[in-house]
Amino acid sequence: MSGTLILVRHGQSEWNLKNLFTGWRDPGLSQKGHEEAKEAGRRIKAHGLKPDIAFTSALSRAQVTNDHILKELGLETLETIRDQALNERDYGDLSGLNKDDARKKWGEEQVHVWRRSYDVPPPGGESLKDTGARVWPYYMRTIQPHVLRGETVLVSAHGNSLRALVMVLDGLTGEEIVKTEIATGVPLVYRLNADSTVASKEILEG
Ligand SMILES: O=C(O)[C@@H](CO)OP(=O)(O)O
Repeated sequence: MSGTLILVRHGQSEWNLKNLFTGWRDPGLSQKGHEEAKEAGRRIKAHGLKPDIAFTSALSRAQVTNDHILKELGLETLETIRDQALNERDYGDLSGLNKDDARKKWGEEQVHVWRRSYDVPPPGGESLKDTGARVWPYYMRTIQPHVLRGETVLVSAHGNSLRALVMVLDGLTGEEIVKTEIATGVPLVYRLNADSTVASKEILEG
């Protein structure tokens, strides 16, 4: 057995609440989102987990979630590496549009394909496959070595950048991962074997 990887999707954002496509836009957390992030920290603490290093994206909703978690753990000064490789999938021309308005304009089915197909990108944006093509190499090069050294690593990121990671860690197909929803503020705890395969996965729900 080697180390532990804790994945957390940021708490609800102002734009999740307003039902807007967000992608690389940078809204803050909603009041509920702040609470969810603190709760994620409390659950990590209750499980006796103590990160040695943290990673987050270049977007404030993930960074603030990371800050809340570290504060709950009493680890405010822990080294945190920010990188846009962990950003949400780029929603391109849909960014900032209301999801219901988009359905009225382009139809339910087309919008569903843009949101949840594996390899069809929204206009001017990234598919989940494109997102994985930047998230996975970053994980392999920069995050995984810490886990394999036996460290506990916290990653606060986004619905689709985490889907891209979970797909490979859980060995899911493109079809399976797009049906998998990652809840805001619910930590996913992976213990890795020394050969980097997954020894166990625990979802820290309620
Ligand atoms: O708007 C977004 O960037 C994402 C995540 O909130 O939405 P979706 O549920 O379509 O992946």
